[in-house]
Amino acid sequence: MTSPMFEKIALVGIGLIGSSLARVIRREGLARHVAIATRSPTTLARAKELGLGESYNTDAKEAVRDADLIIVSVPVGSSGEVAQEIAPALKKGAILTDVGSTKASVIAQMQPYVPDGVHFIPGHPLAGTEKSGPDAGFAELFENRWCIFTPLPDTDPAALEKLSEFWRRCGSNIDTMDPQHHDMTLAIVSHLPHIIAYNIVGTADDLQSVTKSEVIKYSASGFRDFTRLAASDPTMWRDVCLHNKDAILEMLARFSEDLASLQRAIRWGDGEKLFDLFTRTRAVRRSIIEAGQDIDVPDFGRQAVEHPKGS
Ligand SMILES: NC(=O)C1=CN([C@@H]2O[C@H](COP(=O)(O)OP(=O)(O)OC[C@H]3O[C@@H](n4cnc5c(N)ncnc54)[C@H](O)[C@@H]3O)[C@@H](O)[C@H]2O)C=CC1
Ligand SMILES: O=C(O)C(=O)Cc1ccc(O)cc1
Repeated sequence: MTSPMFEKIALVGIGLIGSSLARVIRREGLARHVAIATRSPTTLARAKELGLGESYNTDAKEAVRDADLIIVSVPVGSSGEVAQEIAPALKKGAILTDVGSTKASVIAQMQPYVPDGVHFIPGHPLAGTEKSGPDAGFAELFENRWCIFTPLPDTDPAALEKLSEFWRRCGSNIDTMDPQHHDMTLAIVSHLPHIIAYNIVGTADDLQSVTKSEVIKYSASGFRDFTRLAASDPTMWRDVCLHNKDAILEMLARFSEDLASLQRAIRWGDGEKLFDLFTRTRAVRRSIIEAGQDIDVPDFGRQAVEHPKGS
């Protein structure tokens, strides 16, 4: 076996993303020691049962001691408190990264606590499912998916290259961009689809009191697709909404305008407008497929149960 990339990797947060990382690190032999930390003793005990690492701690400070790479995989609203907690124990020369779905807010929360000599490189793997918790992870999650870094102006190129190589070994393709651009882009391609799904399923659920069980009984595949997204973790998505507020509100404003225009076309029987829009959107789907980006959320880990709230 080739020598591991890192002596010790600390995973702070061991839910879907943290546990998928633990599994791929083990499969690829990327670290000699994986230290796992999570706040909830129940989740930590489960991670231990699953054998996801070499050491386990509810105290993140203990886990990150001597670690060469620290990956924070907690809901974005908890990034600041985690950074504050682990800061005193971070080793000089270590790489500190995260996987949060929003970037400007995570940087604002974490950067003030990062000690001199520690390389802080914010990151975001564009890979996930609607499941959460340590049972939901799987080693193949990151395969052929993008991992975006939003490096800070003074990021050490050698540290960035080392972290990029780590993610490539996890199966990902790498891109870099500035945090504001990341947040605006993700607002439209990821955050809005989830918000729209939460909204449509909520509306249907309200109607259900009128129509009894018809929403479930007759739910067609289009509606079912929305229910998958709307089953995503409430804590994680509450935090995404609160921490990418401006970009999401901007995209929602555009979305509402376009929806009003669609509503008008339906009201006034403007078939040409409807046909033109639907033709244009069909082409978008085709370009995604041609670009090889039509990866469905795989079935790995689908049997996993919903994760208890707050664990
Ligand atoms: N679920 C998804 O599809 C994706 C999620 N992300 C991002 O990854 C991060 C983690 O998400 P998931 O793994 O899906 O969530 P998850 O809910 O499965 O796991 C979160 C983990 O963080 C722990 N945790 C929460 N607060 C903590 C704290 N203060 N200190 C220590 N541990 C704490 C929980 O115990 C749990 O182990 C989030 O920031 C999310 O935005 C990024 C890409 C995809
Ligand atoms: O489940 C899905 O379809 C997703 O879109 C998963 C996802 C959720 C959040 C992210 O920041 C990245 C990927």
